[in-house]
Amino acid sequence: MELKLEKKDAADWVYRGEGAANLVLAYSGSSPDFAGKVMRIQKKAKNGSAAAAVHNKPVLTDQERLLWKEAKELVASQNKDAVERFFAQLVMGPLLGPKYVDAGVLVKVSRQFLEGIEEKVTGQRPSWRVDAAMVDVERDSVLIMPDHTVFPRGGSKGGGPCLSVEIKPKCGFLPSSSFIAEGNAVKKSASRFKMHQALKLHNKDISEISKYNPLDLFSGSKERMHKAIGDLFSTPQNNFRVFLNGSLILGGLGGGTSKTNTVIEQTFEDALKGVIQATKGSRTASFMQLIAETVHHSGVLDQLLKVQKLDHLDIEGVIHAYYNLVSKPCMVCKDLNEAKALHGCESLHSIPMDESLKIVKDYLIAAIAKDCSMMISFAPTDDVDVGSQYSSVRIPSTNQKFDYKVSFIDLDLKPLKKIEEYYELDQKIVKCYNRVAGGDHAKGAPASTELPRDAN
Ligand SMILES: O=P(O)(O)O[C@@H]1[C@@H](OP(=O)(O)O)[C@H](OP(=O)(O)O)[C@H](O)[C@H](OP(=O)(O)O)[C@H]1OP(=O)(O)O
Ligand SMILES: Nc1ncnc2c1ncn2[C@@H]1O[C@H](COP(=O)(O)OP(=O)(O)OP(=O)(O)O)[C@@H](O)[C@H]1O
Ligand SMILES: [Zn+2]
Repeated sequence: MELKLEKKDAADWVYRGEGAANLVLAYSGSSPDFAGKVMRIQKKAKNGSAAAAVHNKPVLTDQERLLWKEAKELVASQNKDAVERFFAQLVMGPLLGPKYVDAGVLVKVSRQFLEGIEEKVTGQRPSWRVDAAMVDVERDSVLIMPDHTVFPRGGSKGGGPCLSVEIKPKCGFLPSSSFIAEGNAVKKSASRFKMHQALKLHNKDISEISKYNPLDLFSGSKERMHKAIGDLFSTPQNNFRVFLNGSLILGGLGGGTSKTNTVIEQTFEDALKGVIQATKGSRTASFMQLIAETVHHSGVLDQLLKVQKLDHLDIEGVIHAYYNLVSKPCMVCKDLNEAKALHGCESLHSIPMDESLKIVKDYLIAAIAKDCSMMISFAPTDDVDVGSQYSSVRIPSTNQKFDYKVSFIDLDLKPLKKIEEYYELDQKIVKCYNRVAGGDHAKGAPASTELPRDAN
């Protein structure tokens, strides 16, 4: 008989976190079917068509069917959860490396189960997430996937501690497309993350600028990676979380968080007792070495960067191919003056449809690679343990050895219609950065008086 979760089963699932689009719960019951698994439930926006347009997952449009036609099971799927699952498995898995992607399985649920979950978790969710969206109780299935805060040990090693980090690295390169307008040239020298921070601060979405620089993390240099980990630790926002045996020990559950103060630092240091040996009295220092060493050793970010770089033309080029694809007049060229037209953008309107399709498809894949997260789970191990199926690293200063496993999460398909929003957000980010960081701010004007507060 097909498994279906009912109202009573909601008691076995505990809130683990959420993003803009999904709620994630960990299993706490005793069924072997779900041990070591999490459940990912799609949310629906509470109000306003704008939020719904952004966050509700797509029922594929005709153009989206064309874009993803090679993934046959994906375009044949009627249900959003199945679309997401096939997309992660068939499109993103081969690009990022199948061993890093587990798309999960679909399990049927009753409406009463979803209502039970909604009721149970509301009090634990960040209030701004509660205001924005709720469990979509209309769905009839959810995704069950491995819990990456649990190390998938077998045999005698079961039961030991599992340390796990989650990193949302964001975009790791500077664009160089010739379609970037002269007035936006700053994009070629300042990272998107840094510029977006200025807009987020201006809009009061964050309370301070992150120290983190994605270009350090993706640099391939161990020193710069180490610096990036230290900066993520100081200002985690929604880019860094640490779990010990499934419990959050650093970062914000369900969203971002403000900077790490000395109390948090001490609590974190204490939590690492019994898991990680200290370097000159500091377990946190050993921890940072461990993460930098592992990210470097795995090479996984090199692969992620390649996928991010499928965005060859930048949104300023892609937007024209998008209008070709949806057969609408180009809203950008409409506003271009002669100087900008000479820039070559209009040439993009005479390319064959196949080329427009490829440009847009690659851009959407890159957008997912710029927004996904990476989870690394660690289990302390020793030299006696030979022939492990997992890779291992040593902390340079203590020589302590850990098995590790890397996984990507949040590889959801981005809706085609989001391309117009990407263009608008890009313009907003550059405008804000040019004014606040480069212009008026440098001359001493208050940063917050120039731009109206806006959604990011
Ligand atoms: O546009 P960005 O770079 O701000 O990314 C959005 C993320 O914001 P961030 O800046 O990482 O805090 C945003 O994350 P938060 O909600 O801020 O945690 C989402 O990941 C959003 O994706 P989607 O709408 O759920 O498909 C992300 O939207 P996409 O642009 O990736 O579609
Ligand atoms: N397989 C997993 N194992 C452990 N924790 C997970 C797993 N998948 C998700 N999580 C936790 O749940 C949180 C939300 O998941 P996810 O990023 O998939 O949500 P989302 O709504 O799709 O995000 P976004 O805002 O980027 O669209 C993650 O930040 C992570 O902490
Ligand atoms: Zn155009």
